[in-house]
Amino acid sequence: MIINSDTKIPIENHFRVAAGPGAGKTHWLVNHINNILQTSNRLAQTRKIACITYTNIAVDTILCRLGTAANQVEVSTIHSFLYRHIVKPYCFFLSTDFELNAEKLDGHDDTIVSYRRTKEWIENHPRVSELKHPFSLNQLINLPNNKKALMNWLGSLNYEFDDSNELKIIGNRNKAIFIDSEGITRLNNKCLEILESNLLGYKKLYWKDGLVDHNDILYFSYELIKKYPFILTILRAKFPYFLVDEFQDTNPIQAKLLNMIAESETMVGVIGDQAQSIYSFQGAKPEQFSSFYLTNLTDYTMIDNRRSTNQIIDVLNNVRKDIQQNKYRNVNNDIPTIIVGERNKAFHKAKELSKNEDIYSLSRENITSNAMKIEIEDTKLEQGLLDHLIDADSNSHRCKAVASFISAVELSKYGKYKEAVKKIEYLFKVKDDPINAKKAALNCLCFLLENHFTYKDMCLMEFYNVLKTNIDNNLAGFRNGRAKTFYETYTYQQLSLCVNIVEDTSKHKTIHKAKGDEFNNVLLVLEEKDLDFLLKPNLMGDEEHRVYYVAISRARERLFINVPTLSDKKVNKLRKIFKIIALND
Ligand SMILES: Nc1ncnc2c1ncn2[C@@H]1O[C@H](COP(=O)(O)OP(=O)(O)OP(=O)(O)O)[C@@H](O)[C@H]1O
Repeated sequence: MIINSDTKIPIENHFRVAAGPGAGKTHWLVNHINNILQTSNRLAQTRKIACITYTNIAVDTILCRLGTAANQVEVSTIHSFLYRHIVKPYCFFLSTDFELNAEKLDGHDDTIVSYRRTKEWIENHPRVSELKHPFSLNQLINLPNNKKALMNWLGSLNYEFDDSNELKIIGNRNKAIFIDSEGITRLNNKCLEILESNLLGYKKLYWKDGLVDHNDILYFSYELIKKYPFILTILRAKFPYFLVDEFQDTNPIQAKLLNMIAESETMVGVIGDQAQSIYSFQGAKPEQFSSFYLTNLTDYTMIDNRRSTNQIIDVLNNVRKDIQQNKYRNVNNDIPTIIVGERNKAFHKAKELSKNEDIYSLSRENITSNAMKIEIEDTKLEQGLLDHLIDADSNSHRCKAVASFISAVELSKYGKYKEAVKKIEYLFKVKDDPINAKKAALNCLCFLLENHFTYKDMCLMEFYNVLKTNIDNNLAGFRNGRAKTFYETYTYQQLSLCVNIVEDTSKHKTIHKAKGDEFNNVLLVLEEKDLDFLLKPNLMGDEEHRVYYVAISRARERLFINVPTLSDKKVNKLRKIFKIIALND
């Protein structure tokens, strides 16, 4: 059934709302929550609406739009929701089977791979004696390249359903690899097959210290509900309505949990757009949205685009074949423009063409969005330098400390103080005294920010000297060799550009961080080859095309795309719907 963003639908039915970008899905979701609040007789002080969305920024947007009505709604990301309502209250059930230390459990974090635990795991692996040359026990834990390939593989661990619907821990064998200038090291299948037989043992080494990552939260929630169905009963009693925005990026475990919740009492509603599925690296599959099934589920579709100008919607409709969006605003503005030339010049050109209004730049990679923030040129960019630092410096304490301090300084420059302190507090750990560690970390951060001018344009060795002289004189010194060369070759700034600014609210961000947002004027920064998403669009089959589609659909008034070069052949094809400006002309 076709609806628009003001349509009211029955609240006591499961539903799925599918719509393209700017259709008003989030707007409709807020209306639907208000509709439930006004008409439901199944809510009470302790019974709330659960509203799950993808990022903390999206949580804040919905809370803000709900205003005072937010009291009866629990708006949250899925991981925070499951942690609060399943894992934290019932984690003591996990201590026997999973050896989780419930007392030490304090939230969830990104996946970490610790060498100490990796070594302990392999040394005590039940099949350790089967590990043979070139990946024997000693070769695995002592040869630097093997060690790195192993840790890369362990960083890829995830949970997947097997054929009998049991969740299994799986590592991505393609990640069991380390590449440097001397060649490629790849762990062979025999070695991986042996190690894979006890991945649970590896995970337990973290859990016994209360260390849990985002994927573990989904896994624990599923296992707890399966083993203790009363948890589901309590969840349904607390949340008679369960709504999920951006469902196209949902992990399969989350979809399964929703299926279980929907079996009785709770009404489940999912909202999303298959063509905006851009998180396959976190386990999301675009077809999951259309194949999600619940008994008595009603399907709704929205076909308006309420965000963009007619000219931008023409471009969107040209890329997309399954939905042709209606031009709801019916506003004409500038024709979308491709600016050919250097990125920073393109930004200024876009600003000029937008009569000096704000321009939001969207980039595929972190490093490009960071470079846009300080208008630095491409020649100074080198991807992955923080990882290369770890590879080049065999003193693991020194390189980790330096990398953590760089991340902390950069995060605090963008107001992310909490995340910044988290990056470095481990360096100040005093036994069982987290408050003092935080205080010490904060003091250091203040010092580094105050003295930023002394090292920001210098080589990394200067930054190291600042740390050693003022913060940690136990940092090891250098002998001649690879590490010293690295610290003397690269600058602080080059490494700082590789820091991932979480939940970036600046005007220059990655496309993934702009998901769900909208801006009047957008400049999408691409390479020439990326224009295939306009020339030979394949939204359903190619995630990169979906990523760029998400990017261009963020624009309300003006859309600019920057590429460094553009062939005459492409110019001729793109001229039909774009204006093309070459900066060198
Ligand atoms: N009924 C409405 N009345 C007024 N404004 C609306 C209405 N519906 C949507 N809008 C506006 O249209 C724009 C797009 O809406 P919204 O962000 O909800 O779309 P969406 O479908 O969630 O987009 P996307 O999937 O691209 O993130 C927003 O500026 C929103 O405020």
